[in-house]
Amino acid sequence: MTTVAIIGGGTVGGALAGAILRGGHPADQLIVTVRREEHAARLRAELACEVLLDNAEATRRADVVIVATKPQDIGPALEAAGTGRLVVSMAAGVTTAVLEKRLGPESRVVRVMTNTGLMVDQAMSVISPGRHATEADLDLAETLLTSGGRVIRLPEDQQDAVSALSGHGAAYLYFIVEVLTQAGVYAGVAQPIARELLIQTMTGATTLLRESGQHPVELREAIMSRGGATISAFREIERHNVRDALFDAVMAATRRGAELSELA
Ligand SMILES: NC(=O)C1=CN([C@@H]2O[C@H](COP(=O)(O)OP(=O)(O)OC[C@H]3O[C@@H](n4cnc5c(N)ncnc54)[C@H](O)[C@@H]3O)[C@@H](O)[C@H]2O)C=CC1
Ligand SMILES: O=C(O)[C@@H]1CCC=N1
Repeated sequence: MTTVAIIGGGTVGGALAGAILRGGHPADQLIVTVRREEHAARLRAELACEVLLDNAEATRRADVVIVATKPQDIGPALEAAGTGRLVVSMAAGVTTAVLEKRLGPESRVVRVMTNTGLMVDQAMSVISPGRHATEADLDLAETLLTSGGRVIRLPEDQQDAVSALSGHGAAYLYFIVEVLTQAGVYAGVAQPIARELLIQTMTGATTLLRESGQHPVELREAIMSRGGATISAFREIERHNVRDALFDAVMAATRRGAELSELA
């Protein structure tokens, strides 16, 4: 088996550790690191694995180092990762070229964009190899991430757009649920009922989207009756330029992804 060190047991690192353990990875071959003892104690209670404050000790014992700090905190984590072992970076925007430059020539790196679906084993993770990563390195990254959901491989030049779609895509949905719940309450439905109506509707809609293979426009048109309520709703959505807002949001996030590499 492979000993894995996750540097940065925050939202993503902690969720990935949980998913890896649920996937059957032996607990004695997973080490998570954080910066503060209170955080370590909390994580030890949540995860049945070792949680350390000492990155050097964790990486010394590891075959693969997963870096799950914010992009601007990646420096010390990469320093601790040292040379000779596979480094998997979860950091948004940070390119494999930057990682390789920091880690040294011939370093084996895999760049990942995942999402918080890791917490319920429903993540979408996208992996891209650096120049020296082997097929076995990609397989290992894919196996670890598959514990937390689906994994696909894409060329690295798509990673900033991936971040804008699946990396934080759930935030778009949470915002839509937030606004629709509020509107539902205004229209007279109790808050918990409005929430349940929306969650079940989204679950059904995404399941149908996947299982039918149909284009979203076709599925939407099937809902929109002639002279009905849905068309009245969409007249407002188009009038308020929601289409442009979402399109521009994805463009802005993609551009910001490219800027994040400069923070590393
Ligand atoms: N939150 C999200 O939905 C997503 C985040 N990401 C990426 O994942 C990475 C982590 O993001 P989050 O988990 O949201 O951040 P976070 O702030 O929740 O977690 C980062 C953790 O790393 C710890 N840390 C920082 N420097 C450290 C060091 N030198 N040694 C040990 N621990 C250290 C921090 O104390 C913190 O607990 C980021 O690079 C982000 O771009 C990617 C996809 C989705
Ligand atoms: O906001 C961010 O930069 C990260 C990337 C995807 C989700 N969170």
